[in-house]
Amino acid sequence: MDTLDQVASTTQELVAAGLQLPLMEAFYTIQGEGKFTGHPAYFIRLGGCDVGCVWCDVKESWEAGKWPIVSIEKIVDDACSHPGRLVVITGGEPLMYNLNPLTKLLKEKGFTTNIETSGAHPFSGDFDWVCFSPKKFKKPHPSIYDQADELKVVIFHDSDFKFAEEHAQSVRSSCELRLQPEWSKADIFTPKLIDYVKSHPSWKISLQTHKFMDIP
Ligand SMILES: C[S@@+](CC[C@H](N)C(=O)[O-])C[C@H]1O[C@@H](n2cnc3c(N)ncnc32)[C@H](O)[C@@H]1O
Ligand SMILES: Nc1nc2[nH]cc(C(=O)O)c2c(=O)[nH]1
Ligand code: SF4
Ligand SMILES: [Mg+2]
Repeated sequence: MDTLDQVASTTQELVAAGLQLPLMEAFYTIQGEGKFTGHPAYFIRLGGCDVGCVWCDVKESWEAGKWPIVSIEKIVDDACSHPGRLVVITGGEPLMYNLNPLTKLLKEKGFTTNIETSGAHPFSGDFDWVCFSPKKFKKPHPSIYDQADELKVVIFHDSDFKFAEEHAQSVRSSCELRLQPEWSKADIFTPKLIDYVKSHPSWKISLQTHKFMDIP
C-alpha cells in the first residue's frame, strides 16, 4: 500500500467509527419544522443519502464523496461558538453513520441533541428528540420505531395519508404525529392537511416555516 492508500483507508476507518464525518454544512438558525419549530438551533448537515426522494429539497447532499471529512471535535468546537445549546443533526441521511461518538461529545458539552431522519439505516446516537420521517423510496430499518419521538410524514400524493397511518401503527403510543406538506405542492395539499387533521385529531400540521422566513 502506498501512503495515499494508507491515508484513504485510515479515513474510511475513522468514518466507519464515527470519529470523522462528511460535513456538507453547519449553520445556526431557527428550527423550521416539527416539535421544536421556532427554537434557535445549530444544524449539522452530514453529506450522503441513498433514499432518493423525488421531491427532496437538499439533493445536493446525496453524494457523500463531495463533502469534506471533518473530525467530530472540530464539528463540536464550531457548534460551541454559537450561544444556543440545541443541535439538530440532519443530512443527507445522518443514520448512514455511527452517531454514537458525535452525540456523546455534544452531550459532554451540554447540548440537547435532536435528529432528523428517514430511519432507513440502523439507529445510533444518544438523542433527546428523534424526528422520524419515513419514505416510500427506501423502507425504514426496524430499529427506528422504538426510538421515534415524532413521526413527520411529508404529503406529496393522496396515498401518503394512508402511508402515514400505517407508520402511526408502528411507533410508540407517546410518539407525536405530524403531517407536513411537500413544499412544491403545498398549495394543493395544505387545505387537504387542514381537513385531514380536523377529522383525525391525533395528527398535527408541520410547515417548513424557515422557507416562509427565507432563512436556512
Ligand atoms: C432534507 S431531510 C434530511 C433528513 C433525513 N434524510 C430525512 O429525510 O428525514 C429533512 C426533513 O425535510 C423533509 N423534506 C425534504 N424535502 C421536503 C420537501 N420538498 N417538502 C417538505 N419536506 C421536505 C424530510 O422529510 C425531513 O423531514
Ligand atoms: N431552519 C431549518 N429547519 C429545518 N428543520 C429540518 C431541516 C432539515 O433540513 O433537516 C431544516 C432546515 O434545513 N432548516
Ligand atoms: S431521505 Fe431525506 S435527504 Fe434523503 S432524499 Fe429523502 S428527504 Fe432527501
Ligand atoms: Mg431542510
